[in-house]
Amino acid sequence: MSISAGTKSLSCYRNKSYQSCSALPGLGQLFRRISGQSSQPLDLVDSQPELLQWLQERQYDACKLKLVTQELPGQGRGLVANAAVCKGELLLAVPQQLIIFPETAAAESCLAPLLSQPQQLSDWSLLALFLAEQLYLCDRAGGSSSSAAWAPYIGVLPRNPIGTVLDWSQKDVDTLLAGSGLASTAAMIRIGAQLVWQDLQPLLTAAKQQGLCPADMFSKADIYWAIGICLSRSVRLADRGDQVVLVPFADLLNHEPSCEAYLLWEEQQQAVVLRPDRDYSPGQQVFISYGPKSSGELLLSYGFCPPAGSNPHDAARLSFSLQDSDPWLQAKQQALQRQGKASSESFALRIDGLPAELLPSLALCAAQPQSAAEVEALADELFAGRWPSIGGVSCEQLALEMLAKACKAALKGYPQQAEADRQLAAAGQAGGGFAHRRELMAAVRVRERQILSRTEFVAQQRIRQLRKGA
Ligand SMILES: C[S@@+](CC[C@H](N)C(=O)[O-])C[C@H]1O[C@@H](n2cnc3c(N)ncnc32)[C@H](O)[C@@H]1O
Repeated sequence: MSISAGTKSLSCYRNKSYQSCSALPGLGQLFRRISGQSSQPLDLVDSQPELLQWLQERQYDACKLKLVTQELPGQGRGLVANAAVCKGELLLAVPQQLIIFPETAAAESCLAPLLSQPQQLSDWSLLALFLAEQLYLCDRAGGSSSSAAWAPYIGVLPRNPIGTVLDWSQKDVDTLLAGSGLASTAAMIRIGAQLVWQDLQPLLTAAKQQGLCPADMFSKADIYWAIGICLSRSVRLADRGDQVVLVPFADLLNHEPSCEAYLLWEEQQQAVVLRPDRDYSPGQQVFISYGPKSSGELLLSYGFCPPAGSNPHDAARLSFSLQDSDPWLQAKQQALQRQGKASSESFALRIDGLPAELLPSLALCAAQPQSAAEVEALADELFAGRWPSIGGVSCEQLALEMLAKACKAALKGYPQQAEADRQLAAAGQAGGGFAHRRELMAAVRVRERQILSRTEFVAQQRIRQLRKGA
């Protein structure tokens, strides 16, 4: 059911959901670990002593930690080991009382009287409300930051611009993401932010009418700042019902694409913990993973892009939908629904493989069986990993032809020239704002083009084999 079916060198799975097409010479080198480590030990004086003091006041003995906060070139602050750290040890355990859960946010809000059923709002809305209120208390309430219980935490959060796609103008989005599959990711993030803002509107109006908060608290700019903070710093706790939380101090950890250490909830510790995936020496920056995100996704959600070639999760997104003109549209929609799939899907192609579901979905799109009953049977076969033939042509070939065509169209769809992007990506000079984003997006497009070209090449190779009856 894939590019690689029947071709030994292309057939092993890299992980459960991606199918390998690792034949491109030299690409393994792209995945060498980029440590980002300096050989020189760093100056280990903590750069955020107020934060440490506050953690201690909240019964968290941060002094016993083997981590200090440091300014790191191009990364803002990060956490650096000040003693030897062993893989797997309990390096960090941020206790419950320091974590901002959605229910903490609701209980501590000045709008608490209106939040008797906090589940009426999403986790993001509650956290955004909390952050915007704390920001107001810190920055606006007569300059007296002490009135905000969380002031030392709010004090270390970046102010605008944070760097996520929420800071971009619509013109920047349209210009920088034209032709890239990331345009739909950016649209989803921006729509998500709008939904949070809309979600909060009735509550904010009621709160102001009832005099629960000053009229200038919860401005749109502050709520959007808060959403940007959630986007770039919140943690989803899989072991606590997927709750989205803010974890002070732990949110100073930076991301490294090949890292496999995550912030996790540990029931036994009643804390969000970090167990590193490697040893660290004193002076080395300790990393976590923000998830298997492509460089483009990192740019949109976090405002940075890892160095070229260092991110094994780099991807080019392609979207496919069933055609309205397809005579079996309804039958295919139903068949996909039965398989738990939508009739319009976006897939992330990687340089080393395809999402396992991509080719069966494309085959179902492309195939023209004789009856609705055949459509259903075909979907069952395809999603069970088999390649039946329709009209003497293997469904694998149909899927690959569609894939190759889509890659070709995507490559042609970029308004920017490939060479201009390569030069811009290599320049690395822009200091910030639009110029910086333009360079980073050029680097992202360079990688997207590599992935699309390679996928098209491998697909064409396999199509030739299939046509020869291999
Ligand atoms: C969870 S915060 C980490 C702490 C942050 N560096 C700070 O100074 O507050 C996420 C932000 O850190 C920065 N960041 C994280 N990993 C990075 C990396 N590998 N390279 C550059 N910036 C990074 C980005 O600005 C991102 O939005």
